Amino acid sequence: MKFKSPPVNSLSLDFITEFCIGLEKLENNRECRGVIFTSAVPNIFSSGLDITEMCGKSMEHYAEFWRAVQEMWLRLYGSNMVTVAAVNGSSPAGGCLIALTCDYRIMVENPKFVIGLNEAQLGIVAPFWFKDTFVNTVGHRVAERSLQLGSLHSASEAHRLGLVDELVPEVKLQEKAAAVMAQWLALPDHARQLTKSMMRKAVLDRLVAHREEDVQNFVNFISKESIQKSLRMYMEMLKKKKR
Ligand SMILES: CCCCCC/C=C\CC(=O)SCCNC(=O)CCNC(=O)[C@H](O)C(C)(C)COP(=O)(O)OP(=O)(O)OC[C@H]1O[C@@H](n2cnc3c(N)ncnc32)[C@H](O)[C@@H]1OP(=O)(O)O
Repeated sequence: MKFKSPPVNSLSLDFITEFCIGLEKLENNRECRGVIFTSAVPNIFSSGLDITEMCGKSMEHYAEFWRAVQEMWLRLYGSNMVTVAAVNGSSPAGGCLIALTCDYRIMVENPKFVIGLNEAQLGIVAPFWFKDTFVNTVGHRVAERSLQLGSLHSASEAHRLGLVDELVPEVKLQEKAAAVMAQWLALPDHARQLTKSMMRKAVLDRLVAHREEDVQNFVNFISKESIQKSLRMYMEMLKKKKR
């Protein structure tokens, strides 16, 4: 699945809806046993949640958007397929979550590319299921420090921390992703799928059990004037950076 929503593959409501429909089709196709996620936009895997979906909109819109974000994560983290992220560009916040939610992450070894859960830098707080996914990948200490500081890690640092599993030159990315996929698909599906489910069930169940509470928490938090102001300032900063 190739993300192609220029300029930065931000995760808008439309993007997320299309992602979920595409994933469901693949999940229901008995001939499809694995998916490689990558980007068709140069230098960007995904810039994370579309900030304009969280700024200046109604409470109803925030709730609809957040349910879609939850749905995307539930489907991808709970997928029976082998999922490989071929990270060919920067991947902050929600973009990093997509990579973390996969079974394996390969990143292009470009010193300009960054990845991480930088929510704290925007004055917002990554929800518990982002945190759980991060902890399950890199361990508690690395996740705690990285989340509190809202760190965006270079590709080599992300590799050292275990946030990505492998680094490759850009020209080798697709070949490497296909080789990893072949290795994972060589196992009997039922054994791999049951093991995956056993490893992820507690974290998935936790969101399912608290889904509406999590929506309300997001809506209350994001609609606070102080948070809206932080997000507006952040968008302004992104636009000024270009001038
Ligand atoms: C209980 C509360 C829970 C809240 C939980 C929230 C959870 C997750 C939060 C998120 O995912 S928030 C998104 C965080 N993302 C970022 O911080 C990344 C911001 N973007 C960048 O750093 C850079 O854009 C980039 C991705 C490194 C690319 O840099 P580049 O120089 O190539 O491009 P830009 O000129 O900066 O951007 C082009 C264009 O896109 C707009 N844009 C960038 N990112 C976003 C975004 N995430 N949402 C919406 N729009 C975005 C940027 O403003 C530019 O717009 P124009 O100026 O061209 O109009």
